[in-house]
Amino acid sequence: MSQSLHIFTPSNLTFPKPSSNRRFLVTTFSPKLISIKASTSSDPNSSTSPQVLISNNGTGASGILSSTPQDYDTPPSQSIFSDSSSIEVDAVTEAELKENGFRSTRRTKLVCTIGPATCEFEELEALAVGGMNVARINMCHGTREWHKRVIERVRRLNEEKGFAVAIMMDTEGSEIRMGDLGGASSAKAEDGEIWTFSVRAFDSPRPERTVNVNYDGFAEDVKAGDELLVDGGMVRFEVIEKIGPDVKCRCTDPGLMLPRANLTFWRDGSLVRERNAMLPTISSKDWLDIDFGIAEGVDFIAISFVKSAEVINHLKSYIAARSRDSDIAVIAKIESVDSLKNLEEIIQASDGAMVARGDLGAQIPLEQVPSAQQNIVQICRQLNKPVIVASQLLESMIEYPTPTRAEVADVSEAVRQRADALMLSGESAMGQYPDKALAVLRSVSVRIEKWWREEKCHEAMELPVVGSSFSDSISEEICSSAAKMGMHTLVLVL
Ligand SMILES: Nc1ncnc2c1ncn2[C@@H]1O[C@H](COP(=O)(O)OP(=O)(O)O)[C@@H](O)[C@H]1O
Ligand SMILES: C=C(OP(=O)(O)O)C(=O)O
Ligand SMILES: [K+]
Ligand SMILES: [Mg+2]
Repeated sequence: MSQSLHIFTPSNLTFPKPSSNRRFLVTTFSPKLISIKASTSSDPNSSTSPQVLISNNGTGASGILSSTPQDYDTPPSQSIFSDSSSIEVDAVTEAELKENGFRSTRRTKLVCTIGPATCEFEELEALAVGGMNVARINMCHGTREWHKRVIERVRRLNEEKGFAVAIMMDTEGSEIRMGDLGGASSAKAEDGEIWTFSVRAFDSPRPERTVNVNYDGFAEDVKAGDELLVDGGMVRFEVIEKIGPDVKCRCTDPGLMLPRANLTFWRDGSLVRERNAMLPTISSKDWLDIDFGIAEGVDFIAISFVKSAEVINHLKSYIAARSRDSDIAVIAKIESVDSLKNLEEIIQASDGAMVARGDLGAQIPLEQVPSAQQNIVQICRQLNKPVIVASQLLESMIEYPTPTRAEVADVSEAVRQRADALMLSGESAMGQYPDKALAVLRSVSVRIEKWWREEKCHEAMELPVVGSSFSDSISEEICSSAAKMGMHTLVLVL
């Protein structure tokens, strides 16, 4: 009866487990659920119900849970089983479920950035209920005390309610950024307005149309005529003149600027990055944050703007020296031109990678981002490293309760590429519909995985060539044929 379980066979690549048993998924199931029953729905379209995308996930068994019978990745407090659609399973399956939980049915892990919209205990619980596997804290924002409270709440959730949410700390990095807008949540720049970008510290309140820049050499480095991009082009300015530490710019593409947004400048159509190349990947503030992360026992440290494998090796030795029994995984964020140049060696040195499309899209032309993503995911697949696809997956859901069709297609494509994890940023950190955004990631992941399993599993997987000698190659061919036979058998069984 195993086929009725629809248990998805994960790829050979698994996302690293949370570091301690108490955060491991095996602890997340209440004994009564392991009694054991499973949905038998065989309707291939059952998870395509439109309800999936508009359901009120995280608030009870009625929403997404009832409309996605295949998604067994459900927290202990909620039963997804109804007697009319359940069967007994065999002892082997029962043992596997006890050991691994239902996670094997959703291989795509979900990462949520925690911010003001999701930092309270109940909000974090709603995300855990909705399928959050990893809570990401971004050290660009908030104080260490703020992040410490979030970590404590996630731990409490795991301990008291039996979830298995891991924690990822993401470093700020030393790229050029705007200041914090003097406490304002955003600043609107209109077409043609003249704004001043300055390294001077301003008294509060911030003078009108003025933005602080965190990098002392800013005024020296830019030139009149340069194009200044806020947040990878969400707002654009043209530099018109420099007056001492102040740079006067005219807004050419209006938009909303968020606190601490990233700044890049372009000259004659090329990114000016000489100075960025000289900035350390891990700043002195980042090292303090890393010490904080080690002390807090986070599960992952994601390093922003990695340029080479060296920094990853250095950090890994640092972590090993600081905490000998720690198994903190180091994730390399691929978000700069330099990281693309040294991709394979960076990924090889890391425990995983993140396709950080936000900043990547500010450093390479936007139309190159999809192929860069495909390439990074493929290299990770081949090097057997987990990979997270991040940024703007459901950007419109910061404001609206339903995603655009294009966003759903983007999420689907990342799952189809076999990304190990998808990440929410602003959608969960400061959006209006964090739970709904997570529900969309979850339902789309489950649906595409199912489609892949049922329709595409006969497609040959590209396996890396590892054998160097003739006899190795023979063994490799035999293994490869065995894998193909296995896949064909699977097709017949399904
Ligand atoms: N800890 C936090 N405190 C306040 N705001 C946050 C926090 N984390 C994230 N945010 C908000 O959510 C937005 C999206 O988060 P993220 O993508 O991680 O940052 P960024 O936009 O700097 O890359 C941020 O721009 C910020 O407005
Ligand atoms: C995930 C990213 O990094 P951050 O949000 O820290 O800028 C990104 O740039 O896409
Ligand atoms: K960051
Ligand atoms: Mg970034």
